[in-house]
Amino acid sequence: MTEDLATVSIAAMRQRIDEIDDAFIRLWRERAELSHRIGATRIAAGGTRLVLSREQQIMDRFRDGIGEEGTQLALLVLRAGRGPL
Ligand SMILES: O=C(O)C(=O)C[C@]1(C(=O)O)C=C[C@@H](O)C=C1
Repeated sequence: MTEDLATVSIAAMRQRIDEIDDAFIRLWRERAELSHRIGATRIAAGGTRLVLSREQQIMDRFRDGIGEEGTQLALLVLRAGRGPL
């Protein structure tokens, strides 16, 4: 591959990465908002802020889909919605 072709190819792949990152940021914000609303709804009904069994399911799904790093990502995703433990 020539240097010129490599430059064009990298630019195209970076464009797709930017699209993916934009989607990821949008989904992250949407998820955090939904999580916050669920928590507020449950607390208003007299429930708990956390549901640890549900959090375990989510961490398992991320680990199954991504591997060990998925667990770390799930913890960040959860914290973005419900806040720190
Ligand atoms: O699914 C719920 O019941 C939520 O409150 C949402 C959520 C989440 O962000 O996924 C947040 C806090 C709970 O401990 C479990 C899950």
